[in-house]
Amino acid sequence: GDAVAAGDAAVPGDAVVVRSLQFAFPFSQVDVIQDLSLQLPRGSRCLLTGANGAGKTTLLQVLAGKYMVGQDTVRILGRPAFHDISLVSSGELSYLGPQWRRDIAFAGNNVPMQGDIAAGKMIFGVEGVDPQRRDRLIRLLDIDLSWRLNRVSDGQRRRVQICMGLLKPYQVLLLDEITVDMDVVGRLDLLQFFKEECAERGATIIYATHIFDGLEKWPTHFAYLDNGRMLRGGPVSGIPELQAGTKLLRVVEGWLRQEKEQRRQRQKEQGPAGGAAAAPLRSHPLMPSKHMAFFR
Ligand SMILES: Nc1ncnc2c1ncn2[C@@H]1O[C@H](COP(=O)(O)OP(=O)(O)OP(=O)(O)O)[C@@H](O)[C@H]1O
Repeated sequence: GDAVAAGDAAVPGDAVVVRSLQFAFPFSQVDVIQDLSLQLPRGSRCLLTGANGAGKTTLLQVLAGKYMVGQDTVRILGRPAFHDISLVSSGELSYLGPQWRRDIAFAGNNVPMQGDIAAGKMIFGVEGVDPQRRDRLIRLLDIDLSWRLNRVSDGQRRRVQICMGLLKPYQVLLLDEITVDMDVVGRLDLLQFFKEECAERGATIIYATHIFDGLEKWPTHFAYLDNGRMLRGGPVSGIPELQAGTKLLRVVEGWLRQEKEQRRQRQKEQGPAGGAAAAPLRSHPLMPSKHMAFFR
């Protein structure tokens, strides 16, 4: 199906289905994600945006199965993200972000990522990889196999990390702003590669970013978060501002400014303490909640 809406319209073959997700960090009373639903068919590319602190990283980590949520709340490839450990261990579900190192270890690669190790030794140390895919990634990311990870630039180290993370042909890929320290050509080539992965293999990608350069025609879907809620989401074709040919950056800037202004208004109405009270508290703060999270 190509609809995105929520819950009940979910098609069994959808790659990502989130039904009314409510999420608080363990031992916290504040819901960081509120009543969030999302549905992505296979082959879609979803751009995840929103202000700092809106909940993008949290959402990606929940989707990556790092926190326990209800079995039916978050489904990846039809399976519960937290409970089905094989999603990650098989490489079908892959998360690349600031804490990628631990995740690569999870995927069974078991190769240290720091220190005086040649890039080639690390990349070729991953078993069960299609040599053609590996060569393609090394070329795409312009990696010199003799690089020593403790003696390269941030962007070069990042490229090796991304290569490691993409070696196995994932079905669902969660990207948490991984292109910040890449140069323009490297970033655009990588985005194009992701597009091909979706078109050729039916892979599904969610990409959280604040950088909209070169993303104009990239997303098929959109998820815009504000304060833990998805204010705008769905197929790009259903978002009028994006159809009018306006630059992506301008569209998102408009949304962000609008939300910022509304937040300011709310705070003015609620007085000086309003900011702290603005986030909804649980009704029974001392009782274990059905949303109580456990984490990996
Ligand atoms: N480990 C944690 N424990 C408690 N609260 C947290 C934790 N991590 C993040 N938060 C809170 O959750 C909210 C969402 O944070 P998150 O990192 O998901 O936002 P984001 O949209 O990714 O922001 P950014 O654009 O800055 O990366 C924030 O209010 C943040 O303070």
